[in-house]
Amino acid sequence: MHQASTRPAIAITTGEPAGIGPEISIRAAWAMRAQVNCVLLGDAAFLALTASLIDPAIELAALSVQALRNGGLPHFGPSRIAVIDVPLGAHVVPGVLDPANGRALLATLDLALEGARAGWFDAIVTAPLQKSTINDAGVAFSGHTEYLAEKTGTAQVVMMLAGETEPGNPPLRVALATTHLPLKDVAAAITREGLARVIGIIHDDLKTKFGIAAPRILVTGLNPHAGENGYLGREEIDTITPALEQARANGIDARGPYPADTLFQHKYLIDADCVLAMYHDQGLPVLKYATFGRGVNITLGLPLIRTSVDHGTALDLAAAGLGRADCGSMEQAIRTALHMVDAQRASQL
Ligand SMILES: NC(=O)c1ccc[n+]([C@@H]2O[C@H](COP(=O)([O-])OP(=O)(O)OC[C@H]3O[C@@H](n4cnc5c(N)ncnc54)[C@H](O)[C@@H]3O)[C@@H](O)[C@H]2O)c1
Ligand SMILES: N[C@H](C(=O)O)[C@H](O)COP(=O)(O)O
Repeated sequence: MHQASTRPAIAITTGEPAGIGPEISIRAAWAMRAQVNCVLLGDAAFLALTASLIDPAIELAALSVQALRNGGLPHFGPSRIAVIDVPLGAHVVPGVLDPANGRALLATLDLALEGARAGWFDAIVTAPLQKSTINDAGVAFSGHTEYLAEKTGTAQVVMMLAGETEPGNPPLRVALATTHLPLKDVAAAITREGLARVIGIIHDDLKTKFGIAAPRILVTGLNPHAGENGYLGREEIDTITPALEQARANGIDARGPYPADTLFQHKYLIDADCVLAMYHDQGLPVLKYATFGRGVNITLGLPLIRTSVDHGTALDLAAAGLGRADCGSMEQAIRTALHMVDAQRASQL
């Protein structure tokens, strides 16, 4: 555990204000304040109101962006969590989306990136956004993953979710070859070179950000039964197998392609550090079924550490009032970011 004086600083973007993001951000930051300097990015008045309704004992400290730009992140003790005001455009009605707030939500991400680059923050943790609301606000947005890649000028990133199937079990990690795109576009998006790059990023980040010396990666096919020798699709033969050969030639322990429907068995997973699935709904339903509430979403390949929760905005819970949302995934996202900070520092020694 980190001592109070050496606690890493983590920026938490508090997410869609009509959803559960602000509540789980405050609860998790408050619960973990002894281990981590959490800085919440969002509308300060709205966060203060939410915090007072959760628990009047919660203490927030206001930080100004200008002060950070002038002098970096000031030291503040474990009795408070910090807030940087990023004002919303419109009044918040829990459970009701308002595109007038869309651009302010992106501004929290931009500020988190600025702070990570400037060294104010050791990592970024993001609460959920409603992707459609950002688009309704007039900004094309398919997810944090793609947004952070674009804003950091990173050509290729990888979405990976991880979680303990039972508390205390080793984590199941599932990475995706493609992220948020229509299913009809998936096959064309998977290329030999691209897939080899994805495998390389998983390998490198598991080493440097997770401390795994020789990562073992199991790769699924795209088609039913991994293409059934070409009778149910040729992507395994034409694309996935050559990409695996390329990765292995680079010294990476990557195996497959395996049929996705039977790969998720203990006897295979026990020998794996990560499963690489070809698309979102091939890999994530398995992971979320097995770990929902304990899972974490991690963006690999970025020049910074970013984690997030394994769930969305849960507008239904927000509309019903505070106290319904489970903040386990948010706490785990913060914990994972802390582990990654430590592992990355150790790999740089
Ligand atoms: N990290 C992110 O920004 C992120 C992640 C996933 C989904 N989303 C977005 O969230 C929006 C809503 O997505 P959805 O409805 O498919 O999924 P959702 O996760 O918001 O809700 C699915 C179900 O899970 C429940 N649930 C979610 N989080 C919970 C929690 N912390 N505690 C208890 N129950 C919880 C909800 O009540 C609902 O029944 C979409 O716009 C989606 O793109 C964002
Ligand atoms: N694909 C993620 C999930 O299902 O949990 C989620 O949509 C969040 O993605 P971003 O982190 O890219 O916003």
